[in-house]
Amino acid sequence: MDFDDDAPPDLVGADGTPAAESEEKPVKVPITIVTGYLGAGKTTLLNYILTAEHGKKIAVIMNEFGDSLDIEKSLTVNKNGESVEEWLEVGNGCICCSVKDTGVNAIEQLMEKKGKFDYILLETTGLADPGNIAPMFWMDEGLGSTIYLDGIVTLVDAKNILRSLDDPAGKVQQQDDDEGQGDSHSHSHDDHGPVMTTAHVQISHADVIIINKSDLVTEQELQAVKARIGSINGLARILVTTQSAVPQLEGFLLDLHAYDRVQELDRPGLGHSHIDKTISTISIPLPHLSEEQQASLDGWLRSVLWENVLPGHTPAEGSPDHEVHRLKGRFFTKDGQEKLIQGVREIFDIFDSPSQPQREPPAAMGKIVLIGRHLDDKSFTKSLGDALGTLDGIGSQ
Ligand SMILES: Nc1nc2c(ncn2[C@@H]2O[C@H](COP(=O)(O)OP(=O)(O)OP(=O)(O)O)[C@@H](O)[C@H]2O)c(=O)[nH]1
Repeated sequence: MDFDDDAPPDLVGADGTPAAESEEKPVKVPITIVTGYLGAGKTTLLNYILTAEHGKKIAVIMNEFGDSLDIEKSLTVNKNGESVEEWLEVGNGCICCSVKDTGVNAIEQLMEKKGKFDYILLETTGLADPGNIAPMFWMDEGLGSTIYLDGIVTLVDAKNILRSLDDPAGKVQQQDDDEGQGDSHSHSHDDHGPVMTTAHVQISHADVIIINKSDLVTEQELQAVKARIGSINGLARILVTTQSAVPQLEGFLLDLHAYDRVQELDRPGLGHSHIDKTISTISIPLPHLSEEQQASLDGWLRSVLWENVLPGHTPAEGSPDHEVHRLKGRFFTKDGQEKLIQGVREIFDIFDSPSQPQREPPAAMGKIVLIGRHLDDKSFTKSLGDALGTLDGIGSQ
């Protein structure tokens, strides 16, 4: 079976040129990054999707051939339970580590040849840091990509995750400063404080966390796993499974809209748990903002994310830099418009919410939530309050 016949008219023009060059604007294809420690159940999950009857044309890119130096990547397209293997030319390196354009281009070229997919699932290796991969798919409208990042799903093994989080052997490798400079694809993790493992960064960047292998733990152990994960990442949706059997694909693997919606900000108690000593979630309330204050918020985020400087805060001698992995926010302007904030690592965007409020929203609904390392709620709240000139009106939530 080949999918050539399915090529939609909006992706390839009548003369064979890509739609970007023809008049019609192509519909963007969502990509979900599936990550998880070795043996957590990623292959089980992807095989489950490849054999399920869902009527969707889903491309699954698996990392079965190792980390790097693959010049082609296996991609299996499934439709109505029938699978076809394709090859992705990703140049000199794995799709996860290759330069930004290579991975995206390889997928786009395949879709030009084979027709558009409904969804793409990209499995990363067990040791991958999703924060290095997400920015290459979270692209500007202006760049004209036909793919958009729908979200990151992390699988954890209920039996072993607590051990993995505490295991110094799983520590994220620090990169040379020179290597990281000016390149959003790499990021240097500092070496201070409690160990930050690959399990931590896979959890901190996740939009959905699947706690798999629940058959291997007691209810009490499961609660301890949930509490620890929730303290690292207070925003992610948590799901418990055995054999990676998610109850439905939508909302758990597909149609996540993790980068264009922020409904999880309304979850009670967000950012209150600090069980994990390495990474935490903090929540800072935002009042209704004037134009000037919106510019100040933008400047504050640039300083915090780009320069690693918390404005107005003098760090104690020898104290480590903060590190933000993921952020989401929402605020209302003084004239009643709703704005959303999204960020991953040093990239962020402030944009109009697709759903505008009908009535004056309560000020308490405005907040910004950050997930990362060495984030101290009090100093962050004070710094932002100072930057916005609302110190009296901004308190810890
Ligand atoms: N007991 C139990 N075993 C499971 C469950 N889910 C998967 N397994 C088994 O765990 C093993 C690892 O599962 P995989 O799906 O290969 O895990 P993976 O994340 O792809 O692992 P890597 O390829 O090493 O990264 C396999 O033998 C699965 O059959 C589960 O819920 N319970």
